Amino acid sequence: MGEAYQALNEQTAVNYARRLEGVFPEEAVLENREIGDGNLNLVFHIVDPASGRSVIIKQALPYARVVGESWPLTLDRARIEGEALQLYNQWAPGLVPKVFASDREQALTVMEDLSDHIILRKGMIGRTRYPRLAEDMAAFLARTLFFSSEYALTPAEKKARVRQFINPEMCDITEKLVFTDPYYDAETNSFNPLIREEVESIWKNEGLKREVAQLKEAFMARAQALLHGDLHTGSIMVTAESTKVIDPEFAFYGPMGFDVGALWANFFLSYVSQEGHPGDAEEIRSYREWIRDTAEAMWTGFESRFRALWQEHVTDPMWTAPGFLDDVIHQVLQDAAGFAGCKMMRRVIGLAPVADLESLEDASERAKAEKLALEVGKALVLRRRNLHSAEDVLRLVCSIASKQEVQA
Ligand SMILES: Nc1ncnc2c1ncn2[C@@H]1O[C@H](COP(=O)(O)OP(=O)(O)O)[C@@H](O)[C@H]1O
Ligand SMILES: CSC[C@H]1O[C@H](OP(=O)(O)O)[C@H](O)[C@@H]1O
Repeated sequence: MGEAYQALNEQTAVNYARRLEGVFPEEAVLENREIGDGNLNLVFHIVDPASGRSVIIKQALPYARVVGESWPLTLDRARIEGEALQLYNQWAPGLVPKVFASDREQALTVMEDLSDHIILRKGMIGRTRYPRLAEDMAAFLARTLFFSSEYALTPAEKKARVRQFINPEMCDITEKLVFTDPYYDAETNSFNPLIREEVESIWKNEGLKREVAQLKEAFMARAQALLHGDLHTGSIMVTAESTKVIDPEFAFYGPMGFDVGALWANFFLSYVSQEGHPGDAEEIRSYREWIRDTAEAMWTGFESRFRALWQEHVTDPMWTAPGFLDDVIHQVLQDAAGFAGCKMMRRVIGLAPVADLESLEDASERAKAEKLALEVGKALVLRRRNLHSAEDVLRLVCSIASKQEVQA
């Protein structure tokens, strides 16, 4: 039995790191900084300047960091995150940090230090282009979604994985914050007062709520593949040559389109926020074009890889029925559009905003971008059944964004 759980501090995290086998030389003088900037956990960056070795220790707190002890939260999320990262290392090697150790009692994972990378959201706010991003995320999505699904596993293996990743408390957060609270006057909501009229019109939009209810049901009931579950641009670290997905503590079995949609939503939130950030018209136009191309290439790369994996690995004769793969891909696309819409609206209306919008200091500039995000989000949910390709999705997003600017 290990020791009873204790939240680490900068000193005890160093003591812990020192006990890790084969990581640091015995005589190392370790330096440590807590660098967590997410909503939930502690993240310690531990370095031995003499040898240049370093690790990250990520530890779950028994509550949500952003709210405090009044919001208790399962420590099991650290097990989920560690086990998901281990599987991702098999299915998508090179696209996630390596895991050096997991400690169930202490609810922590010791992993590869990616401090030479930057959080993608920050890079995109600074209008940096990442040439590998679309291809790497296409590969990550195709491989993790395919290899965790019914199409690659035996029925017994698949059911065992579903059981392994039962994650009710983290799913409950998403069910509330993404699919419920933004659609009524919930206490957790927090939005710019300048967009109250638009938010109230969403609360009254019964047609929209019916569609969101369908997406919520798909999220809760369709255990299709192991999802990352929170694949926003704050969960991806990048350099020009490398892409790494971090933070899969929301992992569970759900509909494939949810991960694709999460990524799209965060690309589109960056897209609608561009006008509010400094830069001339040409800079804004050309960065938007890069976002558009990346979002589209990410889908086309995902689809072609997924089809290739299918051709190579699918054995169940029913999955090979002509047209069935097309049906699967079509549903992932339309689900992804709908989930992207929900994820855009939640970041404007609900708890846990995104820096792309929050960093717009001028409240009226921010309101302009937020209104745009709501319009795009609504359209993606309401019109998703008319979308049959990534080109359709991007045409819809970009046409709403440019129409609104002409009106503004
Ligand atoms: N492997 C890593 N290497 C370097 N920095 C990391 C690593 N994992 C996390 N971080 C840093 O810690 C921050 C919070 O990590 P994250 O996993 O997103 O925590 P949370 O679950 O609380 O959102 C990230 O934004 C990033 O700056
Ligand atoms: C109180 S949890 C809110 C929000 O935070 C999570 O993001 P992250 O772990 O990257 O900080 C997730 O998106 C939750 O919905």
